[in-house]
Amino acid sequence: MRILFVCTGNTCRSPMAEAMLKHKTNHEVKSAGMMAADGFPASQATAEVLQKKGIPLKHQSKQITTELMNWAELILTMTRGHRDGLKQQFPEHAGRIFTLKEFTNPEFEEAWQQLKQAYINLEEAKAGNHTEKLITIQEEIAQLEGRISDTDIFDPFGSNVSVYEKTYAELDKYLDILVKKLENIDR
Ligand SMILES: N[C@@H](Cc1ccc(OP(=O)(O)O)cc1)C(=O)O
Repeated sequence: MRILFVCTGNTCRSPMAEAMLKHKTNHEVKSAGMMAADGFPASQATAEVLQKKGIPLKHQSKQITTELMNWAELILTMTRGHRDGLKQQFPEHAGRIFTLKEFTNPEFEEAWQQLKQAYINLEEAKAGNHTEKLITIQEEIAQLEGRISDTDIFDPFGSNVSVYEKTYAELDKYLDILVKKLENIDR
């Protein structure tokens, strides 16, 4: 499958995800940034973390283009912000754009839908002066917000290598799930 990873600057997270997935599988993988400058190498810390793990990295940053979007069969973003921005910019590709975490873990999206509904319920309870109901809904909202607080891959930009290592570990977890999911789709 042709997979495109998208982050902000295309120097930290998406190049890391690209190198890691290429190392794990034979899928065709590329990466790009929503606000990237063209032609820069991956950040020093990204290179360092990948080198430690023995993962080859050959990278030049690039801005997202229509051509790349047309090339990709699956577009996986690092955050919900990237996803929503891409969907706005390329509505014709909306059905193929997901955050990495939501694509590998549908529970996140489910919780978002439930949260949206809970806020509607909250407004209704407020309008109807249903105090008891209000408390129950507020508790539900707190619980759902806890579940979705973790939907983005953390941006390590400007941090030290140990933070990049955490990003690596997070990516590694979700890329392993992605690999399994793609095996099932390919079959
Ligand atoms: N903020 C950076 C842009 C940037 C942001 C995030 C970033 O990380 P990533 O490549 O993971 O999006 C890289 C670069 C700038 O000052 O130009």
